[in-house]
Amino acid sequence: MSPAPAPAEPRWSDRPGLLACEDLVAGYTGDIDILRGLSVKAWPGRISCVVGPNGTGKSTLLKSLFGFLRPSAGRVLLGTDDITGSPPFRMLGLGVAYLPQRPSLFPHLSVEANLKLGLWHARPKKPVLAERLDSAYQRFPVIREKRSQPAGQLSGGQQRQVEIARSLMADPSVYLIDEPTAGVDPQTSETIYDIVQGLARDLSKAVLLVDQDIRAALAITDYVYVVKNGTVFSEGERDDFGTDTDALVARWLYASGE
Ligand SMILES: Nc1ncnc2c1ncn2[C@@H]1O[C@H](COP(=O)(O)OP(=O)(O)OP(=O)(O)O)[C@@H](O)[C@H]1O
Repeated sequence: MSPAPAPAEPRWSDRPGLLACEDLVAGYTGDIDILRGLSVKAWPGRISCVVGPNGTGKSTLLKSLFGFLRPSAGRVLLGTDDITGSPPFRMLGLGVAYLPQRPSLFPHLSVEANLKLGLWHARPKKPVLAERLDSAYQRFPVIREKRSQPAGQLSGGQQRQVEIARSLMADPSVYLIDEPTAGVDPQTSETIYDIVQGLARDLSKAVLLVDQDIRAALAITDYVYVVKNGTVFSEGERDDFGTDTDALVARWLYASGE
């Protein structure tokens, strides 16, 4: 008798995410919903990417997940905990980091002072702080060189690296990343995508990435959500598309109505 076939691995979409939102509804004013029942997941060690036309609610999704906007319906789950509506200042303590589209450093403070702010909420002892700083400098050598300079004097790409290093100080388990290479030159973009990829592959972070640079983002993505009008228009594992980035781009264009 031939052995029974091994049970099929569950598809990622069927597995619980470390961070997930279900049927999220949110907006900036009471009368207009930007998110209209949106559900996405992020899994440890993997990158989920949200793509879609301009103004469709991608940044609004990240803001709602991080607590800047309170959803009017739906829920946000971290593991099995319902964290819907938790304010931003609690999110880092819960292990969720948010890298917004616009630079969020304090430009007049030194790079090192900015890094230390990544751990202020934990009131760390000096040796812990020193150890985290050292590991940030090992991961981002260019930052070590510039640690005494005002952060605002660094290039856009270097500032992005400081932001990521600052977030790593708290060792979060989930990353919400909004267009990490907006306004950055192509070579620096490549470095930043490598770093984002490293967050998932080397550090097992669950990454939810929002990106306009669809081809570059798809190159590092595991799972894709195409969003249109505040809801998921189509979704699928990146591998399902093989190397056919064009098929995904076509879906995105279709969602855009182009
Ligand atoms: N602070 C705000 N107050 C009111 N409306 C807003 C605010 N921020 C965004 N919006 C509106 O919400 C909608 C969705 O914006 P959002 O930034 O989430 O889109 P997006 O998909 O991230 O677009 P893009 O790719 O251009 O960044 C847009 O119509 C936008 O004008």
